[in-house]
Order: sequence, then C-alpha cells, then structure tokens
Amino acid sequence: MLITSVEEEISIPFENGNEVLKISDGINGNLTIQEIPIISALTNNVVPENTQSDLSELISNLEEEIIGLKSKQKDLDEKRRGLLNKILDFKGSIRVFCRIRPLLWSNISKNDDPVVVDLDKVVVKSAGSKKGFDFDKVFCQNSTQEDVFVEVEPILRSALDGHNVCIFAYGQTGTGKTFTMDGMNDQPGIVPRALKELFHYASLHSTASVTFSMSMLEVYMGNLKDLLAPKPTRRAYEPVSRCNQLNVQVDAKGVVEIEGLTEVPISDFSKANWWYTKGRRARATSSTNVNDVSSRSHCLMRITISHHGGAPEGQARTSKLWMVDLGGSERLLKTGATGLTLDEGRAINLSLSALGDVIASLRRKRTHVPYRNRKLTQILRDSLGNESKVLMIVHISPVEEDLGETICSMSFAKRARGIESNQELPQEIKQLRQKKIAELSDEMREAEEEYQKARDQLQKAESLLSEKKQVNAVACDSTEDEEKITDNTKIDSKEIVDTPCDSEKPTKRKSLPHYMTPTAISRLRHSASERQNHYAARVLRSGTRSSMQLSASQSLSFLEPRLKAVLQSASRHHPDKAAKNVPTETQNCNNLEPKSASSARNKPVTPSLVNSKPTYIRHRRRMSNLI
Ligand SMILES: Nc1ncnc2c1ncn2[C@@H]1O[C@H](COP(=O)(O)OP(=O)(O)OP(=O)(O)O)[C@@H](O)[C@H]1O
Repeated sequence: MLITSVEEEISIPFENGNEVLKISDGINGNLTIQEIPIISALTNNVVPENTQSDLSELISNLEEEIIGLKSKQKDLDEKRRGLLNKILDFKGSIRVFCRIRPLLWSNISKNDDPVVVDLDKVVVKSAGSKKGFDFDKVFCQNSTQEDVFVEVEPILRSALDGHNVCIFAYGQTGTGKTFTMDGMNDQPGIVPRALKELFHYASLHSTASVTFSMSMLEVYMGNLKDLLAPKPTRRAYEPVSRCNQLNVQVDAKGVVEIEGLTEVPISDFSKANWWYTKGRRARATSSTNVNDVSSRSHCLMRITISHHGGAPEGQARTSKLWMVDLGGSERLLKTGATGLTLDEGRAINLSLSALGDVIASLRRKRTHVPYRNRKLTQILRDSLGNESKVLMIVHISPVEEDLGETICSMSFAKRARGIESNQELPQEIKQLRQKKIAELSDEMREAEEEYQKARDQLQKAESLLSEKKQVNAVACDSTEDEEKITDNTKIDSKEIVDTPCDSEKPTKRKSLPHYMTPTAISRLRHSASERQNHYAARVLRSGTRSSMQLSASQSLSFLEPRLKAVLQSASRHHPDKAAKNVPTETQNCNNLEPKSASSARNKPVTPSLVNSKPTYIRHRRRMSNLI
C-alpha cells in the first residue's frame, strides 16, 4: 500500500495491477458520484451503528409525518366538500343556465335583436313588448366553451364528492345543445372536458381510490337503446332493431338500475374518449338507418364513480354523473309534421314536459314527484332528487324567426327554476347571497391550496421514505455480509499465512496447484464485486438518481474517518514507511516461517502478498473495527 500523504490520496493496487483506485481524501469533498460504487464496494459493507440507528429514526419520523399529512389531507378534503356543498346549497341544487347561440352564416342577414342579455337576465323583445327571464347564469353569443365549463366544474366536483349529478342540454333543434355537450375537436364541449377533469381530479385527490365506468343510451319514442352494446349479429332478412331490451329497475333504497345496459370500465381519458366516440357513432348510425332521428331522441351518458376508500371492505360508495343531450323541442310547433315525425316530436315533447314537471316539483319541494310518467324521468329518478345536483343549460337562438321556440324554451326554464319572474328575490338578498358565496369560495380555495401543499409534502415524504428504506435495506444487507466476510477473512488470512507454509497440513490443496487456487484477495474482490452489483441493481431498481446521491453522501459521511483510521493503522504498523513514505521490502510468503494467524496479523504487511493482499484485508478489517 502506497501512502503518499494522509491528507491527499490513497492508492490501493489490486491483484492484476490494473485497478488502482485513487480516493481523494474527502476533506475537499471532491469525490464524484462515479467513484461511489467503487468506494461503496470497499466501504459500504458496514454502516456505522449510529448511522443505522439515525436512519431508522429518520424512517420512523418520516412514517409518522406521512400519517399526519394523510390525516391533514383528509380533514382538508372534508372541509372543502362541506364548503362546496354550502356553496351549491346557496346557489341552489337545481340550477338553470341559458346559452345563446351565435348567428350562423345562414342567418347572418336576419335580425339579431330580439334577444338581449342583461347580466343574468335574458330580455326577449316580441311585438313591441319586452319580457325578462332570469337565470342562474347566462352565456352570451361570444361565450366560449371554457366559459361554460368553468361554471359546470363545481357540480362535477360534487359528483366526485359522492353526489348524483345531472347535466342537461335543452333547447330547440340547431341551438347548440350538441355543440355545448360534445363540442368540436378544437372546441371540446362539456363531456370531453368533464372526462378529462374527472381523471385529473381523481389523480390529485388520492386519499380515496376512485374508479369510473361508462354507459350510454338513447331514449327514442319511449324506448331505450344501448349505445355501447356490441353490434348484434343479424341475419339479412331481419329488420334493424333500434332498441334493445333494457328494463329500468328501482331497488328498495331507491337506486335505479338499468337491466341489460352495457357498462364499461374506463381507466383513463383516452379509453373514456374511445367509448364516448363509439357511443356517439352508434347514435349517428342509427340516425342514418332510421331516417334522421338523432335530433329527436335523447342521448344520455352515465359515468358511474365508485369510491373505494373509507367504505367498509368490499363496499364501494357510488355516485352517478349523467350528461344528457336532450332531443330538440320544436318540431311539432314549427313543421306541423305527420306520421312518424309527428309521433317522434310528440314523444320528445311529452318526455321534456315530464322532466320539467319533475324538476319543478323538486324545486318546490313537493312531496310527490312524478318520476314514473316517462322513461327519461324513470331513468334519472335517483339523480334528480334528494342530495342530487341538477344543471339545466337552456339553449336559444338569437334569430327573430325562432322567437316562438325561444319563448317556449324560456317558459320551460322558468318552470324548472320554479320562480316566477315577478317573484324574484329582492336585490339586497341576492347581493347578500353573492357575498356569502364569494366568502365560502375563498375559504374553499384556501382549503384546496392547503390540500395541494399537503399533497406535495406527502409526495416528497413518501419518496424520501422509500429512498431511506432502500438505503437501510442495502446497509442491513451489507452489515450481514460484512459479518460473514469478517469471519471468512479470519479464515482466509489464516490460510494465506498458514497453508502454503504449513507442510504438515497440505492435504486440502493437493488437488490443485497453488497458482490455480483463488487467492484470498480474489475471493474478497469477487464478494465485493457481487455486493457492488447487488447494490447497483438496487439503486437502478429504485430508478432515482437522488437515491444514488443519498448513498453517495452516506458513503462520504463515514468514509473520511475510516480512511484516516486506516491510514493511522497503517502508520502504526509501518511507522518507518509512513513517515518516510518508502515502500516495504518485497518478501515471498514461501520464504516466511510458518506463523500463527494472530502473529501473521500483527506482522507488518508486505507488498509481496501480490503487493497488497493482506493490506487489503487489514484495511477492511481496520475500517470495520473502527465502525
Ligand atoms: N356556441 C356556438 N358557437 C359556434 N357554433 C355553434 C354554437 N352553438 C351551435 N353552433 C353551431 O350551430 C349548429 C347547430 O348546433 P348543434 O348541432 O349543436 O345544435 P343542436 O341543438 O344539438 O341540434 P339538434 O337538436 O338537431 O341535435 C352547428 O353547426 C354548431 O356548430
């Protein structure tokens, strides 16, 4: 072993003379990550007991911190839910919005004045008179899909919080119901945005695991069609069946189930979007097969949200989110249709009227709610009353020639809101309510921000914990290995000293010539390299650079005293050489007198044992002794 300077550098020549490890003293802190695995191979077979106990303490502290953060997250989430619920209660669990479609190129030349927006009021001018309709929110012609979604978002959260939710698009044909719900590729509507948001939101709020499944159906002339069902195999002579056998069932708890309806699990947004596109196509296909009926059917999409956390084992709490593109409401009035078209129009109007009756009854808190009147209201029964939230977006056209239908839609909205225009709340109460809502919204935002902070802290603590656990596991393995190696080393060094020189006990070595048997240092190197590989594999498995850095810093933290001690030990055994920095005289082991193992250990080490074999053993033993 060549010691140039205690403070500078140590060179450890290996058996083949090629692998010379230069370790800077560590005082200057100039060890690099690349050096660490080698250093670890030399040094990490023992972690100081105090370091290990520190590590264990740190791990238990982190575990405690994680428990605390999780419970903080839970509390904050509950607080946020409570606040959201209060806000929605203030706003009303049944809300009615109005969206005015912009003028289309086909009616650009027409008069666009009959509909005027005044805050949350739509004023309709007809035959020289004005009539105002109040809404919870009005979206004017230049409102974007984003503007609409911002107002829809809280109700989605409510669905994630466990409430049943219904979002309806209502209005005359061509007023933009499908545009609002589906949108276009560059202007996605509520459904694709909601799907994205659900997955995003569920990923952020990981306190309870949430899974989603999707169903889509169409209500046509009072019959149901499963839009996600596999294509039926049909013989050529069989007529195309528009509707499947779906039965609406209500259990004792009032939960509605549609027997036979396809329900697909959706694990991410792309899968959800795939099924959604498939459902829409099925609807579109049926419209071409059966003579353009899409606008005269109701298209319903149901997302079932299952909350697995918190509930007793095996019982997931479920909530339903319905997004409904209702059939156009004008055909009967406008076209004076006959035959099938008349029947379709009648069916739509009847079910829309039934929906209006149900919503109005709920709004007025009537004891009897007429759910059973139509298939549409039967299906939505458990998602319209009690703790459910309802959002109706009424679509109107800005064109004068559609004024008749516009007034019809407004009347429907007014009925759904359950408040007569002249009985609207006084302005002061409205303002007070707005103020309260704003306060609650601020409080909710704060709770949400705190939740996000706690979530970030939790993520950091969890990743740190996993790193520390890995380091601890490696350290524990290494300590066990070191114990084994220390035992082996004792035997090996005894063999090195005794075996070749002990002419009375050569029996075990007889089968192989001496130069073919593994030397102690090669065995040690093999074992060290195995540990190094094992360690490297662990680090790689952990997949984090920081864990490597952590190991590095750990190695560094106890490397310096070790090396110093080794050097001190070496200078104790080689006082002359250490002082003069002169290599010892080369001696051949065979030339040595047979010695006992203990005397061999005490003897000054010479480079004759392939320059450093005993030194290496001694070096390692000294380091472990130090620790
Ligand atoms: N807010 C809007 N901005 C831009 N274009 C719109 C908007 N609303 C509707 N449109 C356009 O108006 C046309 C009719 O809209 P849409 O098909 O959504 O109406 P609809 O009420 O769903 O009709 P139907 O009842 O027949 O299904 C479409 O070309 C659509 O792109």
